[in-house]
Amino acid sequence: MTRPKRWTTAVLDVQAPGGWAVVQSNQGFLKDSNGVLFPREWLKRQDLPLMHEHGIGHFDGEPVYVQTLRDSPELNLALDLEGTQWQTLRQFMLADDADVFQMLGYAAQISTWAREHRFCGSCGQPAQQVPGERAMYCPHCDLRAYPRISPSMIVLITRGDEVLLARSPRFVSGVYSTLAGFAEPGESAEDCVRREVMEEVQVTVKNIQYKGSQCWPFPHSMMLGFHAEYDSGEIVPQADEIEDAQWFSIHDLPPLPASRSIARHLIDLYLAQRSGSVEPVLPGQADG
Ligand SMILES: NC(=O)c1ccc[n+]([C@@H]2O[C@H](COP(=O)([O-])OP(=O)(O)OC[C@H]3O[C@@H](n4cnc5c(N)ncnc54)[C@H](O)[C@@H]3O)[C@@H](O)[C@H]2O)c1
Ligand SMILES: [Mg+2]
Ligand SMILES: [Zn+2]
Repeated sequence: MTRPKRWTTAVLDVQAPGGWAVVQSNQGFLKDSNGVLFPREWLKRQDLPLMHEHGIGHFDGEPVYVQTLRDSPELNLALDLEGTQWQTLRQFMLADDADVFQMLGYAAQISTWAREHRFCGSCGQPAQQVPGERAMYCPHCDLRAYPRISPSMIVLITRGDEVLLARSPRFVSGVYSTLAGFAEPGESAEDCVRREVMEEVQVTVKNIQYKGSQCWPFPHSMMLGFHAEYDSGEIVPQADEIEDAQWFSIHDLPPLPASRSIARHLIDLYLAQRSGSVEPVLPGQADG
């Protein structure tokens, strides 16, 4: 059964009054006991060090803006707003409801892109928001910069009852995950799978199958998820990038990534297939 979507994106006019805003700084998003949406007119009266504002969509039918604050000592002022605190996007992913995380993930991506495109990359002149379009525009060279999305592959490699999992030095202690990496210009997603797997563990794979995708707003990845079968080679972890990589029995797995990640989904999907149980569905994949 499909549930109505609580969050939908839209380009809203920043000159229009009213509505709600989420507030982002380098410390995360502001929240209080009512959540992350603050009345926009009330925020304007708080005199926060605003860098920019973008109208990003509707939550439960109400207009939502993102307000991005400058890094400054004044930022602690926000903590003087009674009962508020900062929470990182990762904490929202782990703790809060999926609709709120979807909204904040989008807000974070728009805010990051807008902050990094205040000036034209071609001529260096100030860029401006385009009414009705999600673009930063340079009137001098008629150049539009659109939100940045970075395609990345992620792959679960299997060999019968074994799965190849690895640790990056960036991971939470003890956690092993599937291999991942950014696509380079000139390659297909499947080329990217083969290249990254070779670079990170020096094995070859076969029967590469696409399994689904996920927006990963840390800071702007589009994860393309695959399953592949082991073909040949011994594991040799890539220096600096891969702390450890091993074959694990599906009956004796290490700590795994968070359940909302496509990494975890690819593993859970394979476990379900091996045991003949119901296959999990990744959020955003179901029809309707
Ligand atoms: N959702 C999930 O389940 C999940 C799981 C694992 C990784 N990921 C994400 O996958 C992405 C790629 O994984 P990785 O970090 O192993 O990548 P990677 O193996 O390509 O290695 C990272 C390196 O790629 C380079 N890089 C950084 N940003 C880039 C970009 N936009 N385009 C090209 N190269 C870039 C840098 O040199 C960086 O050190 C990351 O965003 C990571 O957070 C998501
Ligand atoms: Mg990688
Ligand atoms: Zn320009």
